Amino acid sequence: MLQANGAEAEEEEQAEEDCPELVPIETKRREEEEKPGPGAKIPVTIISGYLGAGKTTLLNYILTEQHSKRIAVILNEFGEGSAVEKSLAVSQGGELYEEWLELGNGCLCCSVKDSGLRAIENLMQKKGKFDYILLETTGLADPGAVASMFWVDAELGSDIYLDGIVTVVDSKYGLKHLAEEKAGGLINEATRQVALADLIIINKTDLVPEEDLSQLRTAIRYRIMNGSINGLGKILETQRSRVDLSNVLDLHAFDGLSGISLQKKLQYVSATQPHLDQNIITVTFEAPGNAKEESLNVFIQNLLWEKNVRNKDGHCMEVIRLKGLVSIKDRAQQVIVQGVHELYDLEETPVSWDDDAQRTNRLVFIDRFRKAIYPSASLVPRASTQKLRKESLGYHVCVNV
Ligand SMILES: Nc1nc2c(ncn2[C@@H]2O[C@H](COP(=O)(O)OP(=O)(O)OP(=O)(O)O)[C@@H](O)[C@H]2O)c(=O)[nH]1
Ligand SMILES: [Zn+2]
Repeated sequence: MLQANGAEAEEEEQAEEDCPELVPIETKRREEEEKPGPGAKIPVTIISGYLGAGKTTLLNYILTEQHSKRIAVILNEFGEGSAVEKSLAVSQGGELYEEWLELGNGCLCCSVKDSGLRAIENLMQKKGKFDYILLETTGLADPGAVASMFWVDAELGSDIYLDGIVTVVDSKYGLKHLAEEKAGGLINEATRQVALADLIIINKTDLVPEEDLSQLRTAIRYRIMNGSINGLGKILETQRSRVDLSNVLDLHAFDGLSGISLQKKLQYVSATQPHLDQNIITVTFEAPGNAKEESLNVFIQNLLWEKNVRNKDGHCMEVIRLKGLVSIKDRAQQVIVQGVHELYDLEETPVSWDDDAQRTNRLVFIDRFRKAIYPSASLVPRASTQKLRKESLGYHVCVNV
């Protein structure tokens, strides 16, 4: 029997060999596409955009939407601790990614030769397990500085190539970010991000009326015409960063075909100026125990709406971005807090608190201090107030938990 089967198989093979069809080659091609050989270069897409614009939402969307690619994710988070919230936010979308890599605190582009490159090099040791890299920069990063890694480092260039830069813009706050003035006439972060983008995604269109959108569109067009040598960044509008992925992945924006060299593009926008706004700081608060939902709301509203939380010099804290993981009384699930300027949201995650472990609340603020321009209200301490101190930053805030 075995022999007979063997003979049949041989006959089939023979028949296949005789047949001048392209089938075997096609099969091979498909395999090559799915599993790039050791020599194949891996594309990297940089996802940039100001704090809270919807980068992680886009990342999540790509991870859940895209099924034919094995995607590795590199996150560059700004602020200690926020990577945890981020990883929770991303993993809510599914567990499709192959690799998870987190950079330490600090900015990827400020430590190009150190953590940034090392992270990518480490990732490349797992080459063969993924065929695409998505790199999310911090909301304050200059994507140009991150992108420059890809042509500065020749060795890296043999493994991976920069496929494109995608910038997400917040419909509600984008205009404000683009208009922000920086000391010394420097180009602000939001403008750099937009000017360098191969694709601009105007996100959160659900939050604004058409007139505002149209104003934002005009501002962006003006920036890309003036800021980028190609002036051709494509603009799309989305809700929840839902965009046809053919517009995001495999753009080959810097290939010979596109006619734009990365170096040329970067020359224009990335001056050797400091790119992180020194006035923007990150503060992390931690408090053990459970928070009462109502008290948490009061605290966040004081912070974001009343803007009456101050440092010891009496300067008001203006929050640009707030992220947190909190434990709400009588809720088994961990709750994520998301805030962008005045808007915020509490969202239950599928992750439960460990029964035995101490619950903690952690909030990460990315903010800026302004001289007091608001009425001199202050947070009214309540019975269960816990004082959280961040001595190194020279101020403390009372949180009602
Ligand atoms: N209303 C509305 N909210 C959105 C939309 N897209 C994202 N969000 C919310 O905006 C908040 C910020 O989204 P993220 O995707 O975390 O933004 P990000 O750019 O990754 O933020 P950072 O990494 O902190 O800079 C979250 O609460 C999202 O749920 C949208 O289209 N409409
Ligand atoms: Zn940097």
